Amino acid sequence: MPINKAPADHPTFPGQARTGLLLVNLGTPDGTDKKSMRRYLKQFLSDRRVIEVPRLLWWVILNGIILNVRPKKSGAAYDRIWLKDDPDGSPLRKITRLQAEHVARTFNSDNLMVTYAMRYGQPAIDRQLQALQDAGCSRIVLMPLYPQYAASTTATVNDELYKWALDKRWQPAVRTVPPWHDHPGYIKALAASVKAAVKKHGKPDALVVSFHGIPKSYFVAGDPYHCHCMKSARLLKEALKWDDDSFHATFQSRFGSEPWLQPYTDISVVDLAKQGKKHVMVMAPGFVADCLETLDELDIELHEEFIEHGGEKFSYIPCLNDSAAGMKVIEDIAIDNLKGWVDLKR
Ligand SMILES: C=CC1=C(C)c2cc3[nH]c(cc4nc(cc5[nH]c(cc1n2)c(C)c5CCC(=O)O)C(CCC(=O)O)=C4C)c(C)c3C=C
Ligand SMILES: [Fe+2]
Ligand SMILES: [Fe+2]
Repeated sequence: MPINKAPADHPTFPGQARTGLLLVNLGTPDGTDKKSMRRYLKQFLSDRRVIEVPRLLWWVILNGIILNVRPKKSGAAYDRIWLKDDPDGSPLRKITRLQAEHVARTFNSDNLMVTYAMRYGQPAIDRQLQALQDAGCSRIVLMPLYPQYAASTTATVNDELYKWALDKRWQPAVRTVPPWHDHPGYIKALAASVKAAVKKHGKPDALVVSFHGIPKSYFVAGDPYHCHCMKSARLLKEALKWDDDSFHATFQSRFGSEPWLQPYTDISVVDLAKQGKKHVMVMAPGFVADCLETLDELDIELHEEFIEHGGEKFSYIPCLNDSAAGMKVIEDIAIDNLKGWVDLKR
């Protein structure tokens, strides 16, 4: 048989060698009702990368306590930020979809397919990877939307790709995007968002730069997350040229009873109010898109706490989202990671 002719019973594959770019963020429930919340929290909190507690003990705590109490409480919080007349519902899902659509429009190449997924909930990573492969993508660039690496965020997204590829006879070539906590374009975009907020709301007595926390034990076990957050914060402070007194890096969203990374955002903001600071500005540079943890925990709950303790003005700086500056960051990082596979210019 001639060597360039496949046997007749050989399966055919799409001829075009395309590249798929998959943007992935954390996830979101399908709705705010108890059943959807329970399904989402069960998937999320069963992830061993998120909860590093011995399995049997965690199974009892999760099924015996958390999944009976948390869905109602978290559902009420999601209700406060849910986009009621919007098919996306979740702000995080909507913004992630808009980011992916923006990247696809900017690059507009037949050789590149761009889509998005959620690590927990829908659209699921495996389904989106399969869709990319079915459309002829023999190369995949996976972009977890986290500037700072943590095992509980970046690694668990990467795991999903490796798990999906595990039973594939013909695996795509894959690249996973490294963290961009010190990327000059990212720091520049954050600094510009602070300057725009100062222009709009006036210079605050303090800027609180709040990152999602992780348990302190994960950091002690070797997670680079804390170092990445501290470096982002230092570079931002240098770009802004603000002094120590008016710039505070903190950690939010603790969950459970063990110590998490400190200083805690809520305690720091209450302390600032007690010290007589009247105007605080809060931003969350670890979140590429606004979500429950920013729109509710910061802009609603933390805001109320600050006022209750004597503060007068609380200004929340939105995440970079799908703003022109935010899209430039995502697209510049995508271009770097697509090099040699699809060579693009903005
Ligand atoms: C032990 C639990 C958790 C770890 C570790 C954790 C790390 C972590 N999470 C984010 C980003 C997000 N978390 C979000 C929600 C959320 N996080 C936890 C717990 C842990 N997170 C819970 C239980 C929840 C659900 C909400 C709740 O019930 O309070 C979100 C918001 C999702 C949305 O739909 O809006 C994001 C984003 C990071 C970056 C991180 C570690 C670095
Ligand atoms: Fe979280
Ligand atoms: Fe929270």
